[in-house]
Amino acid sequence: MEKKQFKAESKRLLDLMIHSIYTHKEIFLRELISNASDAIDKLYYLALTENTGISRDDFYIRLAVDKEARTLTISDNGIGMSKEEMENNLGTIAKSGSLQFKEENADKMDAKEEIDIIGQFGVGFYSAFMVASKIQVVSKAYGQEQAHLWESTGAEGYSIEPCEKENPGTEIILYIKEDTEDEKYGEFLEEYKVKGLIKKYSDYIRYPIKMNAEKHRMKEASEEQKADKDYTPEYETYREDETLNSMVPIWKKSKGTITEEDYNQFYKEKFFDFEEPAKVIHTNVEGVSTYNALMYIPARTPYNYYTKEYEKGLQLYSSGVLIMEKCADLLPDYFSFVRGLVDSQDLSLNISRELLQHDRQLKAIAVRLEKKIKAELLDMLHTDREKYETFFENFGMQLKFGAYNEFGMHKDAVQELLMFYSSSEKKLVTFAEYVSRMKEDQKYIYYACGESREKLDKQPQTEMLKDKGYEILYCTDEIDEFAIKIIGAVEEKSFKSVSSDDLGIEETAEEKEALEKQAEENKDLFAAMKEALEGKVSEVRVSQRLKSHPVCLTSNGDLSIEMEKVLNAIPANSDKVSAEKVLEINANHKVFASLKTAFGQDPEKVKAYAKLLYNQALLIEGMPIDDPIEFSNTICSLM
Ligand SMILES: Nc1ncnc2c1ncn2[C@@H]1O[C@H](COP(=O)(O)OP(=O)(O)OP(=O)(O)O)[C@@H](O)[C@H]1O
Repeated sequence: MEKKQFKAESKRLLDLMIHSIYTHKEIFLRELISNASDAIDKLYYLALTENTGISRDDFYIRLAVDKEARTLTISDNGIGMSKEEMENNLGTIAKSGSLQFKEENADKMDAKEEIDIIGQFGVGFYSAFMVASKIQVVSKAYGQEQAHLWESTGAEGYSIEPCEKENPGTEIILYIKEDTEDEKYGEFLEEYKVKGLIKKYSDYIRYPIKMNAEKHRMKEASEEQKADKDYTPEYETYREDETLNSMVPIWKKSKGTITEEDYNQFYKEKFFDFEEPAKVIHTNVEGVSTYNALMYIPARTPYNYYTKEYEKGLQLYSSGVLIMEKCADLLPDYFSFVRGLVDSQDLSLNISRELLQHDRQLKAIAVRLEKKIKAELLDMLHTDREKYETFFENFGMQLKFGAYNEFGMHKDAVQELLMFYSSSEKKLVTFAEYVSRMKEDQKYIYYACGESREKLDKQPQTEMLKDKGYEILYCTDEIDEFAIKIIGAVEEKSFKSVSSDDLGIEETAEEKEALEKQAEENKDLFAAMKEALEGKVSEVRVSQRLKSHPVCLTSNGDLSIEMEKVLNAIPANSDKVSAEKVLEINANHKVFASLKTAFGQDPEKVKAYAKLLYNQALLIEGMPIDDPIEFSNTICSLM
C-alpha cells in the first residue's frame, strides 16, 4: 500500500502557532531568552567536552532597544546556526534543534549539572511574530566562517542569505509592530518594561542578560556650587551596562552556603513583605520526582488573607524559567498561607509552557510538599512553642477551617496542628496535651463556646466541671465548634460541649437519687414553667452542672446554641435554625426556693419568674431577648 505524507498548510499552521497558543504576548521574550540560553549551554557543553578554551564567564545575552527604528534585539554568543540549521530549525515548525541536541548527548550530559536545555517543542521562536511584523536572525555557527541572515515577515515564508558577522552567536532583531487601539506593542521598546519581563520570567537564566540602560545620577557639584547655599543639585542621564537577571536561583544553591540573611532577603524582595518570615522551608528532592522547593511562612497575616481576594499558590519554575505565577494545585487550602516556589525539570509542560499537560508529577510534588510543611510546623510546635503560638494566632483559623472543610476530609491532616485556649493552663494547648492531662474518671474532652475567653471563664455551665478539676477548651472563633464536631474524637476521647444535655459525669448513687427525687417532686412546677415559656424551651429541669448561678441554657441534640448563633448570623442564610434549648435550674439556689413558694400560691408569679429566668439565661449566653420591654417591666413589677 502506498504510504503518503500528511500535508500541512504551513501558512495556516504558522498563523495558528502565532495566535492560538499563547495567552500572553509578553512571553515571546521569555522564549527568545530561553533559546539564547540553550545556544550558550550547547557551546558551553562543547567547551566542557572539547578543549576550546572558552570559559563560562565569557558568555552573555544582550538586549538592546531602538525606539526610532522600533527594534528590539536579543543577541547571544552561543553556538549559532549554520545555513542548514537555520533552514531546519527556523524554517520547520515544531523542529527543535535543542531537543535533538539533548537526545544526541543525553547519556553524556547527565553528569553535567550546569547544562539545562530548555527548548523541546520547536515552536517558541515563532511567538515573536505576536509582537513583530518582521524578524531578522543573523547567526554564525561556532567553527564556521560564513554568517547568514534569515528574514521573515511571518506567513509569507523566509529568505536566507550570506552576511557579515564577526563572532559566533546569534542576533535576533524584532521589528516591533505598530500600536493598535487594543495593543500597545510599543511598550516592548520601553526599557523598564523589558527589564520587568526579564525579572518576571527569566530572572534565573544562568547567564547574564545585559542591557545598556538609561540611568540617572546627581551631577557632581563644582566648588563654587558647593559653596552656594541656594544651590539645588542637578541630575543627569547616562547609559551603563546593567545585568538584569539574578542568575543563580538561591534555591539551587547547596543549603550550607545560604545564610539566614540570604533566605530572608530573598523572601522580602520576591514576595514584597517588609517583615522577615517566621519560617523558611528549603527542600531539594531527587527521585521519582526531582524538584527544589523554597517555601516561607509569613510572620504576620497578610492584610487580605481571610478575604476572597487572597490567592493561594506557589510560583512554578521549570529549569529556572517561570511557568506559573501562582500554582494553586501545589498547596492544600489549609496551608494556603505558605509562600514560595517550586522548580522542577520533570514537569510535562504543554506547548505554550503556560500550563501543565498531566498533573501527575505536580500532584506527587504537592503531596510531598504538604508532608514537609506539616513536619516543619510540628517541629516548630515542639521546639519553639512561642513561635508556634504566634503562627497559630495568625493562621490557626485557616487550619481549623481545613479540618471542617469538605466534610472533614482533611481533619486527620491538620488535627495535630490545632490549638485551643485551656481553662486550666491559661494558654493555647493541643488536643494531645489535653488528653495527656485528663483525669482518670474523665470521659470527654470538654469545650465551651462563646465570645471571649473572659466571658467563658465566667460561664455558669463550666462551674461544676472546673470544680471537678476538668480542663475546658475555650472556643471563641465561629469555626471552632464546627471543626471540633467534625473531628469528633481524639485518641478515642470524644468531645463534649459544656452546654450539652449529658455531661457524662458519674454521679454517686446518692446524688442520682437526690436528682431524681427533685425532678419527681418538682415535675408540675417544671411543666408549668415550660408552658409559660410557650415553646421556647423543650424542657425545664434540675441542673447537674450549676453551683452558684441560678440558671443556664443548655441544648439537646446536635445543634448547639452557639451554632445557632453562628448559622443565623450568615447573611445569605434565610432559613433560620433553632437549637433545642433546655432551661436548667440550680435546685440549691435561693431563687429555686422562691419559685417553689410561688408555685403553691401564685401561678401568675411562676409565669413571670419563668420568663425572667429564661431571659437571664439568654443574656448570659450573649443572645438577644425577644421582648426587652416586657423583661424590664417584669423586673419593675416584681421589685
Ligand atoms: N539564539 C539561538 N541560537 C542558536 N539556535 C537557536 C537560537 N534560537 C533558536 N535556535 C534553534 O531553533 C530551534 C527552534 O527554536 P524554537 O524556539 O522554535 O523551539 P525550541 O526552543 O527548540 O523549543 P520550544 O518550543 O520548547 O522553545 C531551536 O531548537 C534551536 O535549535
